[in-house]
Amino acid sequence: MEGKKVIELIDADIYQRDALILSDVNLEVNEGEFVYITGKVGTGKSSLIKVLNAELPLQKGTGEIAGFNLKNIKHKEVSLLRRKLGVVFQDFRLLPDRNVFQNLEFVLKATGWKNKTEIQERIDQVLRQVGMTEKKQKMPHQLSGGEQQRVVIARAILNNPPIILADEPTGNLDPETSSEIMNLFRDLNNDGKTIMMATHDFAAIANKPARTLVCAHGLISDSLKQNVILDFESLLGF
Ligand SMILES: Nc1ncnc2c1ncn2[C@@H]1O[C@H](COP(=O)(O)OP(=O)(O)OP(=O)(O)O)[C@@H](O)[C@H]1O
Repeated sequence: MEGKKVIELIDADIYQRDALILSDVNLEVNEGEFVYITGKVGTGKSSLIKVLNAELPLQKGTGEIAGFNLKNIKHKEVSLLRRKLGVVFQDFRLLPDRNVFQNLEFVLKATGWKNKTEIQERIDQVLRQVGMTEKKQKMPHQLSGGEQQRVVIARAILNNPPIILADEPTGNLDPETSSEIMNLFRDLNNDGKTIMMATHDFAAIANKPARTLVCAHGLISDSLKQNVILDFESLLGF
């Protein structure tokens, strides 16, 4: 599955407004890779994800994701790019006034799906994939955190994106639920999706070791390029 480059940053500086957060980021991710981004609080994990998602501008350096040039990306291209990216964040962000089905239907309609039967079939498919078929009619507040996160993952894969960006997807979950959610990401990765996941969940990393980027002191170390020793205790320290 691996081979084709789907994410590339060259000499990229990652900014939050005027503040330089990460310098000289050089990163290549191939199709089908699973990559963790870890590091202490405030070291830039989310900022990196946001640059890849074109939520933050790439101010210096060059970058490409899913065939889109991140430098000076136009508004119209951003919406096309977002169809190639499945995004899963910690704060679930389901629409609170719609049930599970309607949350998913909303996204499909917003991305151009019109045929009612096809919409229903696709929703059933993704809910089956995340084990939530029975909860189609539930409102978000009637679901546990883990169930909500499953729906968020279902929502992220509706349009079958090749790349999934996840920012602390297990951040609010207990260890067992977190492990179930990690298994879902593992399944998606086994299906060929490229996954980039920012996480503090060292138990999860230990369970499924994979390439790991560590953000620290304004720089990124890459376990692929150097022997990055994951010192979990030091990473946990604030
Ligand atoms: N909207 C913003 N405006 C200005 N600075 C910001 C903004 N968001 C984050 N920052 C700053 O950018 C730095 C990196 O934040 P970021 O959220 O990327 O870190 P993180 O490693 O993801 O942290 P956490 O583990 O808490 O999610 C922090 O110093 C933070 O204060």
